[in-house]
Amino acid sequence: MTVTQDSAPAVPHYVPAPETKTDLEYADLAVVDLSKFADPASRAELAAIVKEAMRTTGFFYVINHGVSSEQKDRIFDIANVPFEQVSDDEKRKYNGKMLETGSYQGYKLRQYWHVDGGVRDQVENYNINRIVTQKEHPEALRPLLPELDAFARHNHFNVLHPILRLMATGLELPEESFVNIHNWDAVGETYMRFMKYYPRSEEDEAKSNNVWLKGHTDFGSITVLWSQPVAALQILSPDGQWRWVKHVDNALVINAGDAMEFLSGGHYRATIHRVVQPPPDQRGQTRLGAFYFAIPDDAVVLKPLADSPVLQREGIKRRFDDAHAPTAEVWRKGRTAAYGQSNLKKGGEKGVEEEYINGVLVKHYN
Ligand SMILES: O=C(O)CCC(=O)C(=O)O
Ligand SMILES: [Fe+2]
Repeated sequence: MTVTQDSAPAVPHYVPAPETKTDLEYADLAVVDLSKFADPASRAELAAIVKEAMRTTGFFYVINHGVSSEQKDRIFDIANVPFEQVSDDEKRKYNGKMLETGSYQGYKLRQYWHVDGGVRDQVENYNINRIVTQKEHPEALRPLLPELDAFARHNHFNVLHPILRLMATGLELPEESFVNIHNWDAVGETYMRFMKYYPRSEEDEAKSNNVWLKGHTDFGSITVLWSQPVAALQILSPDGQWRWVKHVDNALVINAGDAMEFLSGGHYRATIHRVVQPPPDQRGQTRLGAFYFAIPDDAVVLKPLADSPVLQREGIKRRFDDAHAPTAEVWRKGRTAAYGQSNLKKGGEKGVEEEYINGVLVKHYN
């Protein structure tokens, strides 16, 4: 990243909980070493790894993405600012208007989402569009805008775009096929999120079966999660088991969302994941996250890229007719407004609830 820490404003240091020593059943996830991206032969190998991961677990790690461990620690210090350095009054002033606008910018304060059994969430989010000047921010964040801009650009150009190139190659499409619909300058909502989970009462834990964030698919194309030490994220494996995602220092945890599943004709799965109470040795502590949520440019119609020889050979899993395919804008607004607010109906499978967004079935898992 371009901003050096020498010139950066002082920010209190966030100390995360130490790594868990509990023996958990972890998901076995592939590792994509981005330092190998420049070499054409190794790049082809990476594309094969990504393709396999996307068709099985739907998650993989990225390492050697160009940010040092110290720079990563600074990102988490900054991630904590919107929660620790901003008063409740000011937080309310910058509250997001998800329900009214379908846009996810500003705070999502605690208790906004319904989880399960009448229990509401204990998670605060602060979301920032990649164009950091698009909206005003709380005072404490303003001196940090150059670093937030550098963080967004790093995610976009050094992480998202290389991954999208590997994913296009995996479908035997021209390498820029996905990059061309994830423009930095186009109208669209690709954004950063900082997210802080607070410990919950025993009563809430019991009523919601220790689920902190209901099982869901992300609605965009690619999610970049900056790995952090508090174990709580689980993914639903193809065999129907929930498995934990293991922390890898300074790695990124990558998964695909609905938009990528639609564009790839089902070849790249939007994997269901959830957040649960951490293991006993990490309880009673906060859990701070940093993310980059990529969504295709607003105008992109989310129908399968049928030029792909892979889709032609192996078929397309359709969620809707091409004629009814939503644009990225319609899809993200529909899902953003509904998330945690809509009245979910009991679905056919056990523990699954359902809703329709723009005529497309969306499932939520407890
Ligand atoms: O906190 C996490 O580890 C995952 C959060 C998540 O899945 C989301 O915000 O979509
Ligand atoms: Fe998610």
